[in-house]
Amino acid sequence: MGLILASQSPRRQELLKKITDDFIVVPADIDESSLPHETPEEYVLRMARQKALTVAKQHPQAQVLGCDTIVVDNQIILGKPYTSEKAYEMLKQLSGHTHQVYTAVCLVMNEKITEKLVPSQVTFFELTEKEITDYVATKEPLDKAGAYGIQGNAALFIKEIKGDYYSIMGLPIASVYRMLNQN
Ligand SMILES: Cc1cn([C@H]2C[C@H](O)[C@@H](COP(=O)(O)OP(=O)(O)OP(=O)(O)O)O2)c(=O)[nH]c1=O
Repeated sequence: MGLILASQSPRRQELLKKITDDFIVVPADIDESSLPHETPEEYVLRMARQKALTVAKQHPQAQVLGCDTIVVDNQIILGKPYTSEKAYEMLKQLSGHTHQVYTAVCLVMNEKITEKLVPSQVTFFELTEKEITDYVATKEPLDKAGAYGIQGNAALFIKEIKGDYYSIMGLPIASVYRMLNQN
């Protein structure tokens, strides 16, 4: 009865290794569109749950961990930018502001669901045009919520964080460690 990480994110795989090496990776392909009237908190929890449940259906004997990370600025969800133009826009929006990062984790085992939302607050310094365009050119923003990676070159943009650094990176390891040990 092993542990499955329902995530294609190499960062989550690395972080989970801080807890255990004894897991396999089975990414979940789900519909990530948000529902009308859904709050960002509800959305991120639903995404993590959906990923865990999708993989749990294929592996009913396993313990499955699903995760989702979003950046929220002024109640607006910033997902992955996918294009350089969108990445530029997001970073311009985050410059000089404080935003929220929500990571939800969901553990499914024997149809029992345990979930947790870990919110953090991140404040960016005012960014210059050149800082934004140079960072976008690295392509680092493309696959990351809010178009930045705190663990990468965007470390230089961050004035302050309140919350859990690892949650901002995509996996709140202390919370996950506790969830795994409760079961
Ligand atoms: C804000 C921020 C996000 N991210 C990443 C974490 C997530 O991988 C990504 C958000 O996308 P997610 O949809 O949460 O995850 P994913 O598509 O990478 O992987 P999967 O759905 O299979 O689990 O943004 C960072 O790496 N650093 C950061 O500072």
